[in-house]
Amino acid sequence: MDKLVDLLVVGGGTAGIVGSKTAARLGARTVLVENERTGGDCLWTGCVPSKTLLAAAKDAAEERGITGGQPYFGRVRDRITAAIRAIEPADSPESLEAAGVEVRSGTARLTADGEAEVNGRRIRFRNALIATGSHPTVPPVPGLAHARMVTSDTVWDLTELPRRMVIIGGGPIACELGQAFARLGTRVTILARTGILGKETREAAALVRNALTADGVTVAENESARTVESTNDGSSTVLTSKGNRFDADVLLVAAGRTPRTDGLGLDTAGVELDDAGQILVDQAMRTSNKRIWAAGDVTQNPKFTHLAGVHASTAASNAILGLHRSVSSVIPRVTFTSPEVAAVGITDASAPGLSLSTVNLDDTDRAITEGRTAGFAQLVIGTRGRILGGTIVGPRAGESLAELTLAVQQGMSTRALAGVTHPYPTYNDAVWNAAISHARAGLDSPVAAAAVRLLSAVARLRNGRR
Ligand SMILES: Cc1cc2nc3c(=O)[nH]c(=O)nc-3n(C[C@H](O)[C@H](O)[C@H](O)COP(=O)(O)OP(=O)(O)OC[C@H]3O[C@@H](n4cnc5c(N)ncnc54)[C@H](O)[C@@H]3O)c2cc1C
Ligand SMILES: NC(=O)c1ccc[n+]([C@@H]2O[C@H](COP(=O)([O-])OP(=O)(O)OC[C@H]3O[C@@H](n4cnc5c(N)ncnc54)[C@H](O)[C@@H]3O)[C@@H](O)[C@H]2O)c1
Repeated sequence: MDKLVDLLVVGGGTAGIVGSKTAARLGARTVLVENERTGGDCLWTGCVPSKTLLAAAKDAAEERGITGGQPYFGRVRDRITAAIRAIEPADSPESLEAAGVEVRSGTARLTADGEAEVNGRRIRFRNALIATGSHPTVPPVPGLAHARMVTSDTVWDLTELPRRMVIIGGGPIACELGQAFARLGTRVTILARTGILGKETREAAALVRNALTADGVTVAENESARTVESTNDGSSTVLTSKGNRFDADVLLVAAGRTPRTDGLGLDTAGVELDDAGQILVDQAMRTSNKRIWAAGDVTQNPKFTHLAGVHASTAASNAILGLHRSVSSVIPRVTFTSPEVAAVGITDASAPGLSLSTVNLDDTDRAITEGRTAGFAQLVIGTRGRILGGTIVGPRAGESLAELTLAVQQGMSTRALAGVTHPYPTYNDAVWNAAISHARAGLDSPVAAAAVRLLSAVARLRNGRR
């Protein structure tokens, strides 16, 4: 008899790992199926290698400023491998088994209601969590398939620093990897069909554009690749929609993601997809099939590791406990360029009733003392001073975002945030001062001014009597 599991988890990336550990912790009989290696994109080809590359490139640029020497690319690669090795045990099959999850190697396919097949063996499940992630999208540019092309999956296999790199795409991957390679010494061109970092405010994108340009990156925006011509020596030339030609030894394609749903049997299971092929989930992370849940890059939600983990945890506990708890709609994001761009909630104040409060880093003492004043903290504020979101650009913007995220999630007002003592001098002062400045402006209103006058008069009267 095939065994019946409480939760079958398909995919062992962040979503699958967190979802299966959550279920096992609740005492559920949990099986996780992974067809490559547990850890997923974040560990092997995403966050961990890219953040290590950025750190190595920053160090290399600073070192070059002192010694004039070029970094040895082998050392950069070693540093990336070491970071992955240090983090990998937490995502390993052993750690999953220790948490009570049974790990199976293989490709899962849904075959009937409540049934799946893994390597020809049937598994019956009460609930399933689909967490198969996404892979890089390669746009159909004539000649691209024959060029020396890498994606975020394969760029880590480069054994030599490319002399010239053209990046197709203008999102976080293009900007982060573009800046890192430029700082290591590659001549980088970013070719973005629209503006770079299109999800961020224009002011934030402009600061990153300035930084990329200062690092020697050619940023070609509103321009896309028409064709790619390759030569026998392995180099290629990208011809663009504006008639420009950009030469490259390596092309890096960073043009978005495609969900991994092929061969999963989602049709059979009645799991609906959107037009982009992403699994549609509701606020409780349930799909159109009541016993199938999904989380992470394979869904229509934004593609971040933290979201994959939080959503998978909610999906697993809802599935196991029979709940329908919703996930939070407050989603922070950080692009780890220098300067970092961090944003949460509403970032555009053009709707009626919204206002902005902005403090630039050239008015922030910590930034002045460190000589790193390119950036700002900007709050979007609604009625009664409620903080609805904002953007932070600058050093450590990602750390400062945690406070702003908490304020948005808790529905805090600028007055409440202004009343929290902050240590001096920190980059968080920019967020704090933006809140103080808005709260203070509220005190200048005729009603508040009258109240202040009245209180002062009463205090004077009392003091006079003493
Ligand atoms: C270069 C880069 C940098 C990034 N940087 C950041 C960052 O700084 N911060 C951030 O929050 N996010 C970042 N991301 C995004 C982040 O990596 C993803 O959002 C996250 O890894 C998604 O996790 P997941 O579990 O949904 O999918 P994945 O990590 O892709 O895991 C899916 C797993 O499912 C397995 N699988 C697929 N199909 C099957 C099947 N049929 N049967 C069994 N197993 C299967 C796959 O082998 C894989 O292991 C970055 C991404 C990239 C590419
Ligand atoms: N720091 C982070 O959190 C981080 C870092 C890297 C990646 N990620 C995640 O990974 C996902 C994928 O990143 P991404 O940068 O590939 O995708 P993206 O979807 O964010 O950006 C893709 C960019 O490529 C452009 N583009 C698409 N087709 C093009 C073409 N043919 N020619 C030129 N430009 C083209 C788009 O206009 C867009 O600017 C993101 O959604 C992000 O959530 C997160």
